[in-house]
Amino acid sequence: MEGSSSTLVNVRPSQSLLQQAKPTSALMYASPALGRRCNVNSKPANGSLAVVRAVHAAEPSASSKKRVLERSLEKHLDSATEGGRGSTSSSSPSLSPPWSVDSWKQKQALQLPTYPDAQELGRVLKSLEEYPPLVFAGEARNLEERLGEAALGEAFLLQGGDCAESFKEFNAVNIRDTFRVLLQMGAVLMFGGQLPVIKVGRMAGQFAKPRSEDLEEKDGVKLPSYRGDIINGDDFNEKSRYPDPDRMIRAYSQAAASLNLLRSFATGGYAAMQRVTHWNLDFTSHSEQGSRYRELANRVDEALGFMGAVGLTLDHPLMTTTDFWTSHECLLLPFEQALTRLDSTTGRWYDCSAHMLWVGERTRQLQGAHLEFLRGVANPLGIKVSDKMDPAELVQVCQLLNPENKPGRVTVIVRMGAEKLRVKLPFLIRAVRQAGLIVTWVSDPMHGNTIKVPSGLKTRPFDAILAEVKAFFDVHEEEGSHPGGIHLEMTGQNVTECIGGSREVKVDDLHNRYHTHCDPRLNASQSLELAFIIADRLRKHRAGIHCHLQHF
Ligand SMILES: O=C[C@H](O)[C@H](O)COP(=O)(O)O
Ligand SMILES: C=C(OP(=O)(O)O)C(=O)O
Repeated sequence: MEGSSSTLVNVRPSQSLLQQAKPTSALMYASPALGRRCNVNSKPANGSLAVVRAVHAAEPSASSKKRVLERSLEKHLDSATEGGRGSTSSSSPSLSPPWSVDSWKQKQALQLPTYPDAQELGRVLKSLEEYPPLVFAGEARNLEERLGEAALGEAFLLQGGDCAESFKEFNAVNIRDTFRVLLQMGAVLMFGGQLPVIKVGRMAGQFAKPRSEDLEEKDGVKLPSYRGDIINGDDFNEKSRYPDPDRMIRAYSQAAASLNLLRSFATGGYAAMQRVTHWNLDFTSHSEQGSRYRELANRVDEALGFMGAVGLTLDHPLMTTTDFWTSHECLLLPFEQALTRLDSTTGRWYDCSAHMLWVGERTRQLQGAHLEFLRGVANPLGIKVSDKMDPAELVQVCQLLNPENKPGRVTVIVRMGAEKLRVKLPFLIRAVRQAGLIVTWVSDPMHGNTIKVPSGLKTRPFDAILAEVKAFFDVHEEEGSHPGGIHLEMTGQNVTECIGGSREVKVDDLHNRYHTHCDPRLNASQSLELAFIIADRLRKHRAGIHCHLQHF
């Protein structure tokens, strides 16, 4: 179901037009941390931390945590570079060719639309350059720090949300339900895995889609493929399929409104740990997953009651709020450039359209425009990796994006299906380790498991998804590396898009509630079921590590 994009949609907007889009008005701004933890040193200490430690189980005090991290980093590098290079990659930043917010225009950019009205495009980009950033650099730095912990097995990334956010399904209920199921999954993973969970939504900006085919054919009529609501419409008519730059303004506004609601949910009381029993979704509450969740939530609730009775305070921000970050594929480069700002605190450029950005499997060419753009922005970055990725090439991509070898800067998101993963992932892990590089390994068990049923609908079998997650954990255990997280296309809605699960969706059910705009998502019950399975595996993984350490 994949392919490389042909040149039909690859023509870049004219150079002169895009030159108008230089962010000369780059907004200088301070970078206050809106996440509740500025950095590990900003955590309040003493009694309140003791409460936190009881629930978050794996959170030592700030300075000792930092020391532990530094030590394990040194150890990691020592073993990685035995007889080899030092702790930083060979491509020092000073040797890299100069970067600018529009240097990507000198490279080949796959998967970009050709806008028919160049003037209109210029006008839209100019407006976007003057709009406020959607996120702050300090928040992105906090996320990078947390992802660095996941690289070392000290935290676990839960990244999930829609395949493609849409203008049509934009409403508070959808945002709340996806956020809520992520909260539930976070609680399950944290309680079962006894690890801090880093929650990152594929939300508030996941609008642009790379496609395998440039054209879609229906009843003998061929039209340009739908490429996400930020680019064109999914109605099958000529007008709708034209790329319309004004859609970028609408996507920006929708992302801003979604972020506003997500921030309110995260910090306004909705996500308070004391509400853990309230997060069950109505339609899952009578299912097996709903009951399992209720049981777990009651146990957390009891522990909170006990802690309160002991006299430990439960009104610390760590208990009453949650950190939540946003992410999307960095695909539509003119849009991403227009949202890129110079951070006055660090003098670095940040793409302020989201906290984390990833480069897709179809646009991660070493000499391509997407990597050129991403190497210059300081956000934490993801790289999607299929079985087509060569180990030496992965090393080069990581060195290009992370010449300083900063933990948390690069997350490698592996998506290749269980069988190929068992064969290929060990070589990728070894190559990265051999080169002395720090990356966070994450499993995307969705994109290597897409099939088409006879009706033409795309689906993903839950069993295949599980098999890939299992293979991911198995390989990391065999290689002695860390399974750092999971990346999912999922929703809080009761959709019927992926087949299987304990509340089984059958092939014949698919058409009942098939609402995705591109690829099939796990529904709330399937997402929760997967979280329980991963939590179990994390628990075993940690137990394995502890047994192993006891032998020394
Ligand atoms: O989400 C990923 C891709 O955009 C998607 O899988 C492409 O789907 P296609 O193969 O139908 O173009
Ligand atoms: C396009 C995506 O994935 P990939 O690049 O891995 O195909 C995606 O996650 O939306």
